[in-house]
Amino acid sequence: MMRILALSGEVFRHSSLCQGHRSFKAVAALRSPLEAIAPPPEAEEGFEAAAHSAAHLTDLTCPASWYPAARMMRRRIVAHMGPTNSGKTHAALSELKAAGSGVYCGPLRLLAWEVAEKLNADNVPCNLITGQERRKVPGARHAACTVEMASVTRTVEVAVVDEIQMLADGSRGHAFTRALLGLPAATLHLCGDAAALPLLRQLIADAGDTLEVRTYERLLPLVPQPAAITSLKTVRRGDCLVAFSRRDVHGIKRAIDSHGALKCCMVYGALPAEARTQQATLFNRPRTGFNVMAASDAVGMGLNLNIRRVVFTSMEKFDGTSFRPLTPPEVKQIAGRAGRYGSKFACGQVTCLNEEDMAYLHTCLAAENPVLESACLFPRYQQLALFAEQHEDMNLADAIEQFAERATLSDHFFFSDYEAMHKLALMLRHLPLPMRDAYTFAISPADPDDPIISSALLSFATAYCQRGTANVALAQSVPVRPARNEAELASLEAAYAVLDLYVWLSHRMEDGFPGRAAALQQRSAIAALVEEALPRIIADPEAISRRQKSRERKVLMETTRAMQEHFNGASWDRKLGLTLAPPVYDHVVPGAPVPVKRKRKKYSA
Ligand SMILES: Nc1ncnc2c1ncn2[C@@H]1O[C@H](COP(=O)(O)OP(=O)(O)OP(=O)(O)O)[C@@H](O)[C@H]1O
Repeated sequence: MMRILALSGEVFRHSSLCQGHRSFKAVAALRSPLEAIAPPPEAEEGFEAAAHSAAHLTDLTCPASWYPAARMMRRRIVAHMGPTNSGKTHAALSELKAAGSGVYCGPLRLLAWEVAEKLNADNVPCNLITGQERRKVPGARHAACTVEMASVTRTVEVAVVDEIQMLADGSRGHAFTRALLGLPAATLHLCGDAAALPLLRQLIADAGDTLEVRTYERLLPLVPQPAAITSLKTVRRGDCLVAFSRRDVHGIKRAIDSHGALKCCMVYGALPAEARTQQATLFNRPRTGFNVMAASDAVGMGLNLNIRRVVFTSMEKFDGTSFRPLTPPEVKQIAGRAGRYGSKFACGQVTCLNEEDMAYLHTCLAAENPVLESACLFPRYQQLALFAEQHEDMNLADAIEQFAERATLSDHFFFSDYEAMHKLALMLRHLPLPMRDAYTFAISPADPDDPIISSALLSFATAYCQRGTANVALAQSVPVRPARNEAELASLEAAYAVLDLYVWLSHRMEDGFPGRAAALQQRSAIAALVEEALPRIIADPEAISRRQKSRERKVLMETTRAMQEHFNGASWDRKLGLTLAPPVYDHVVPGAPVPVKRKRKKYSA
């Protein structure tokens, strides 16, 4: 079947954007979820296809021409450039609030939650749209969403894209590129690091929009410390200890809690979003008893935390294949969380746990962030589907691989990492799924390297393929009691992730995944179990007096109640869900492989 892409690169064929093609060959490893590749359903409207050659199908040299709504406007783009904690987002949000309609696009669900909450609290009705949530507010003309969910067809007065430097991120960057080129907003505010500015100038000029640049300095100074803390015994109130694995974050909490003088919260990527918010709230609020934070590098972006001092426990992280040193932009992004404007601290401080890391810390803090040279790009679903149609019996996995090999891009773009999506597509290729459904499963937020979540995805896809629907019972097997140790907490986190995946799928394949309400209720119940377990999971039970325990419980209840009032949404009804006696299950997913036991790093107080 031969069809043409009505919105192909033809429109811009002779513009500067179309010069300097290059073929893409190399594909780096991908670890983060590829939800980013999924355009929201409405994003594809108007994309009519007709006949063309395979070469045209893989021509990605003019991505600005993929977005007619934005191209019909002469957009005013305002770039707010500066380091972390410099008030960029605050300034852009003020303009968003004052507009008659608008959208905030953030890199994280928690940031979208925070902005929706802020706008609603300021009497600007604001919807919340993320991969897993659609929260409608009556009369809302504003929305806060994750960048992947941004509509490129709904025209608004003002749009904000936060952390725009992420357009150069290998795996999620294409969602930022899409928002930059495609948001139909009269004024588009871009907040991020100044290293992105030359690339933004180029892309904005090529798209025919105008650019205004505002630069920012940190609101409170960030002071690098001359010496390392050398021992966790010298940790102080307001410290945030940064580690690079869940296991190390737990180890740090265990060491600090066992020392007895301070109490430690935890934030890391695998924690349910609700639990992360709870931990941040306990840390930020005075008199909760929790005064130190152990966090993964997830802390670098997102939650606003009242951190006095950031302490790097290591200056290298595992990147999926080997340990590598943190890059200067990563170090600055994380360090910059110290000294939040409006907190009780006069400045932010940054140091390391180990003296031998100090020289590298200082080097990174003094280094200029390298200028970004190209933006991440991934074809739209229709392009991939048309490409596959031109080859007999081509499955999604092969289509992705061959498309990437043949794709031509201009010098300002690079082809997205697609390894995770490709792995999932390979896993599902034996199922007779229509291409569109296979694509949806492949871009789901399932980590292909996580045996529990990938086996859950396979069960869902198999049931969907065989019976047309996947029951939420497939996602069950949830332990009902609060976790008593780290291993039980890990199973709760995995159970949460499986239910989260079900909810994500239910928003895209409603008939096939009819159990969203039950999944939400169970997910909320698990989030509550995690929250209940977190404050005391590592602490030595003997060391906690009865009085301490009852005080902690009171604080926890007060915090949860305050958050329920704040959010006033379905996911905060979980305590109620718990009292409705959720079913008892033995393990997370039947037959799932047991995680390999790894050697533990010891943290001592
Ligand atoms: N003018 C202001 N008045 C009151 N609070 C402010 C003001 N500017 C910034 N803040 C507060 O300071 C904190 C940091 O601001 P903001 O999030 O805008 O910084 P940012 O530069 O966008 O940082 P990041 O890149 O880390 O998101 C926020 O809690 C914000 O509410």
